[in-house]
Amino acid sequence: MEYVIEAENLTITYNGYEAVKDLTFKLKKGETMLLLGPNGAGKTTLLKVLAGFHTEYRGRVLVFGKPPIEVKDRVAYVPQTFSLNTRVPLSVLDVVAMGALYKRGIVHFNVPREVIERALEVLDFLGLKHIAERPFRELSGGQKQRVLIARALMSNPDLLLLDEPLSALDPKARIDATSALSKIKEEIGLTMVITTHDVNPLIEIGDKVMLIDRRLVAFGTPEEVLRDEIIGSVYGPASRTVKVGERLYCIIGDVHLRVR
Ligand SMILES: Nc1ncnc2c1ncn2[C@@H]1O[C@H](COP(=O)(O)OP(=O)(O)OP(=O)(O)O)[C@@H](O)[C@H]1O
Repeated sequence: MEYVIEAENLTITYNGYEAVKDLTFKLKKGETMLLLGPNGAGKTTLLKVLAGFHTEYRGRVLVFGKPPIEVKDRVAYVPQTFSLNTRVPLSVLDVVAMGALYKRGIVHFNVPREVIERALEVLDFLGLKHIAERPFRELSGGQKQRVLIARALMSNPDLLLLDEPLSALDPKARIDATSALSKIKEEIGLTMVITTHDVNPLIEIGDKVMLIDRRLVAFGTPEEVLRDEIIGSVYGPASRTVKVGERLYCIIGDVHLRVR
């Protein structure tokens, strides 16, 4: 069995402070894991370890059979917030092309032709080619998010990590972002870990759900994890899961407010 991620009793610390404890899980090639948990649960912290950015941990974590820091080139990370110097009017194409250049450690504006061609190909794949020349800063939040996903694909990653890709998006933009992720799953077969406060829009692409709250609460298929008693143990007794036809919905009384 080919596992992309194997974690065993993984405890992640910041200067000795245990941010999240005792995570044990495995993710197979091509699977999508939805990483769910309240504010401060440790979701971003786990993504940073998987991306090879944060190395202060105990226990075992392997990505493609190696410590994450050794396979950074095979992993792409879409952070929760992305800031651009807004005085520089970068086009969508520039932003996507930069995804490849940063990976190579080059930061300049003489973008090689093959990089431009690849960027156009990736934009086309996600249905964004028509906005290639538009200034990135003028896009809607939903368009920006899809452009950042396109940017992450530039390096042809084998593992894609996304930190709350749907937060701050309106329902229509959420559908567009989810469709983009679904296309990546179906057509590229990329393994993905996606953090979210709201599992509902993503549930159809989630092969596995992991619920954490500074420790592992549950890991398994959506049906195994999204149960009243499990959800209720973290989000309180008002939380529920309901099935409408074949589709599972998770009603969580947790209102996620973020001040950016
Ligand atoms: N750089 C850091 N130094 C020290 N502690 C940190 C650092 N980053 C995060 N933490 C702590 O680690 C814990 C987990 O934080 P993390 O950001 O991973 O949670 P999260 O589940 O992503 O939360 P949110 O949903 O609010 O984004 C929190 O207690 C947080 O204060």
